[in-house]
Amino acid sequence: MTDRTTAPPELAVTDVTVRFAGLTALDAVSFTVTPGSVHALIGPNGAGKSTCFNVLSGLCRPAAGTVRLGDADLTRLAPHRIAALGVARTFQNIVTTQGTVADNLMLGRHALSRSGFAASALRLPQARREQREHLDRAREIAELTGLAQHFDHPVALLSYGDRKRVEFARALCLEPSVLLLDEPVAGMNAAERARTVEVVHTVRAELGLSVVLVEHDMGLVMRLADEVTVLDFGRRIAHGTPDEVRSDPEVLRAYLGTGAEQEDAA
Ligand SMILES: Nc1ncnc2c1ncn2[C@@H]1O[C@H](COP(=O)(O)OP(=O)(O)OP(=O)(O)O)[C@@H](O)[C@H]1O
Repeated sequence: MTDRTTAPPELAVTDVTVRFAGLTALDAVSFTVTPGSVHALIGPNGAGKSTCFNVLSGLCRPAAGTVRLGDADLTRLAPHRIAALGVARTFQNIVTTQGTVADNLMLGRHALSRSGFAASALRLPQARREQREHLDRAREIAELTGLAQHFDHPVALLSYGDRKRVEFARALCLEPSVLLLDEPVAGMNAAERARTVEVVHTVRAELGLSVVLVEHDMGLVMRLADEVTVLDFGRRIAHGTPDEVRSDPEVLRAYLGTGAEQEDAA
């Protein structure tokens, strides 16, 4: 299990540039995620937020720039290597539709298994013990994310909000030091959104990890984030606390006044 007594390493994004044919989706973007903080990436549609997440999780290779987690250089590593180094992510759309909550969380534990395939298949004592430990930890994570009562239920029978939280819990099962949450409340009703905010607060306090968040719900960003980086047309146009960013003239211009309306609606 991950040692929770040490602070997570700093995630540093430096001068990252991504181009798609003639379009510069990210233009020398830099920001640093303070260990243990919640860092939001915001910006209007097409600003480059998803591209940035794809770089952080290894799905997109930048043309220039670096991504470092503590001493480790993550730039251009394959997604599974980045996950193994402690960066886990969720996706905007739910990918989980099969199996029970326990099955899905155990999939998240798979990458941490030390016993080989043969030992697991033969159910050797060491493999059985390891399996039990992983199941115990999966249950703890289900409790932390408010899914304990559904642990043995099929995911397909859960509400939309609970299924989104299964994705979240599965990412946590990797014992990450940095969790990337891609629009964690998209499509949720007000009660589900409030519950998700609560769960992010709990997880961060209990596990001490850093969270990077892409989210269109400005009310949620303002409630959750310690720091905010604002992108527009692939460039970083502002950075600071939620209060600093919400009054920044360039941010207001980029959102053409829609930021305030979205927050009121949240
Ligand atoms: N695979 C791709 N090929 C070509 N262009 C792409 C690709 N992925 C993204 N883009 C373009 O890069 C720019 C940034 O897109 P991105 O999806 O990162 O923005 P975003 O801020 O996440 O937007 P949204 O809030 O709408 O999800 C956009 O102009 C988009 O059309």
